[in-house]
Amino acid sequence: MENDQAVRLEQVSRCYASGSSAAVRALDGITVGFDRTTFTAIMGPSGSGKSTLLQCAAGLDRPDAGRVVVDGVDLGPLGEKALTELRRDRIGFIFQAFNLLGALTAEQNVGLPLRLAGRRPQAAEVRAALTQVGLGERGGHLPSQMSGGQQQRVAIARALIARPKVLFADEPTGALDSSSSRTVLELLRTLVDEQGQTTIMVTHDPVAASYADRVIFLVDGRLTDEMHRPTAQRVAEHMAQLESGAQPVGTDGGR
Ligand SMILES: Nc1ncnc2c1ncn2[C@@H]1O[C@H](COP(=O)(O)OP(=O)(O)OP(=O)(O)O)[C@@H](O)[C@H]1O
Repeated sequence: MENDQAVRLEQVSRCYASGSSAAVRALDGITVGFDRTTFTAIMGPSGSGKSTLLQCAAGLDRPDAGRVVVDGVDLGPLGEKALTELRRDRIGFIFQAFNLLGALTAEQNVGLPLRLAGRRPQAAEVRAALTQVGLGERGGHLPSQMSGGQQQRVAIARALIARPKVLFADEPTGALDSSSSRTVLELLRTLVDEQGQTTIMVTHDPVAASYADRVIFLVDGRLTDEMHRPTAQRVAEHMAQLESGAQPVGTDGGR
């Protein structure tokens, strides 16, 4: 079954030293798999370890213990160069703050990962990536000439240009109004449904989570529950229970 999983974490722990006080255990023995061609949302109270989980799963951070396997490759033994190449070739990442380069046009931003990989981006492939996110006519615009939602869609095109096996998204709608958020979330959903793009997204927003196939919930660095075919209302109710410290009900249970 492991081969059906684009990403797998086994007993992953990550501690951060915090000066004089005791170390923070951001992840505490997490075991979870992410099936290929599915869309998973990661939720949990502030400080529960969501971003740390995403960073470890994407090879941007290294766990202190446990194993992370991406597209069949165990990241543990990889040196920095091999890890960088794996991220470049198999992983796409989008952030809350878009992280586009302000001096470059949309087209130049989208072509950048190919340039960094030593390839000269073809105009047609860059145009195709922008068309895929509904911005085929905007290639010559600078980020400052685009709305937040449009900038995030450029960032998605940039993340997808190298055809990654997994797209990671850390609060991709956190800086957007509800209408732009909906456009971005519908785009992510379409990419999963029509292109089988495995997607893993951290979000605080129950509406955003409702676009996923599955929501996993973290509390204090541990996986507590998961919910399949989530609705915004069920997710919001479950989060309210987690945040109040009550015993949660109404999910599909653990794995
Ligand atoms: N670089 C770091 N150095 C020290 N502690 C860190 C670092 N990164 C995260 N932490 C701590 O690890 C824990 C988990 O942080 P993380 O950012 O993963 O949580 P989160 O669920 O994404 O939070 P939020 O919803 O507020 O973004 C927190 O207690 C945080 O303070």
